[in-house]
Amino acid sequence: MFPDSGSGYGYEECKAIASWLLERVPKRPLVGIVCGSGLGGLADGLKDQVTFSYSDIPNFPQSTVHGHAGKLVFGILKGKPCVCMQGRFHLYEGYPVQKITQPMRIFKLLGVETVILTNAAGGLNQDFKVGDVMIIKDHINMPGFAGINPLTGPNDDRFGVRFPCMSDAYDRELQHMAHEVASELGYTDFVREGVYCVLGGPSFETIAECRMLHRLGADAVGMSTVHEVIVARHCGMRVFALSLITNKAVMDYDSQEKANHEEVLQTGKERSKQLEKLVCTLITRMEHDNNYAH
Ligand SMILES: O=P(O)(O)O[C@H]1O[C@H](CO)[C@@H](O)[C@H]1O
Ligand SMILES: Nc1nc2[nH]cnc2c(=O)[nH]1
Repeated sequence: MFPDSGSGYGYEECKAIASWLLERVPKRPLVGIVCGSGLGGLADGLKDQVTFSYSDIPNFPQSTVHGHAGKLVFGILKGKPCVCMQGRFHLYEGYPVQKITQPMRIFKLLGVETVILTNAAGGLNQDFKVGDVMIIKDHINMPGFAGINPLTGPNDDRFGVRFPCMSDAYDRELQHMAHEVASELGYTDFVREGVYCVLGGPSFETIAECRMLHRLGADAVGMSTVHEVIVARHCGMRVFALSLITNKAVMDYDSQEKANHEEVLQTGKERSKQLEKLVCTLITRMEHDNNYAH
């Protein structure tokens, strides 16, 4: 009944990967982190690291994008057990949308309660500057309009309900806390909030597409995150997400600017330390139930 039979991403397959990992780490993680393009340094702050290459984890997908190292790092951040994906998967890499989001279900089975996602994105909001960090308050799932949704197919009630609510996808308390942390750290000049729109990629947007997305209410555009958020929320994890505005979306036919992945990675490098500090401070303040404590 469920897509377990050889699909590579059903319940039993997720459980097998989670069990394989749990046999090799000392503690169940409470926080799961997904690092965006060029933002893999977030894992460096973890103590007592246990690291796996994706290629060594049975049936785990492989990273194919520059700036995504392809490593799963377990470790402790100020007493909180965490797991960090240095490298995520995107639709344009050719994986089914269910496979690119499988790590969220593995996180859940590992014991993760809160997922923090970061990404690199193009700024559509004309008030945004390159280097701004946008707290994501909502999303537009553009591939979803064409039927590309990770929850397509038979629903497995062991993960969640058939029709999950998405109006509360991004935890409001964590957003509020992130603004407070940003203020305390003196980051208010570059920390914003807004709506993230996902497209399939890998081509960047045309000028007409950027103008359209802006009019539809999107503040930033990218090729990730939303699918992971849908799956994380479906299985009941709390979600917080940030976009680093790595480039301004080109909205003007007179502009000579051209979106490119090198600029994306360079901006990541320049702002990464502050983004890491923001996320780490937020994690140390979060409360957890720790249902799986052992
Ligand atoms: O969303 P992340 O993984 O940060 O990556 C972003 O950067 C890449 C384009 O430069 C695309 O993959 C886009 O989605
Ligand atoms: N789609 C898209 N993804 C990005 N990732 C980083 N910058 C961009 C961008 O301008 N557009």
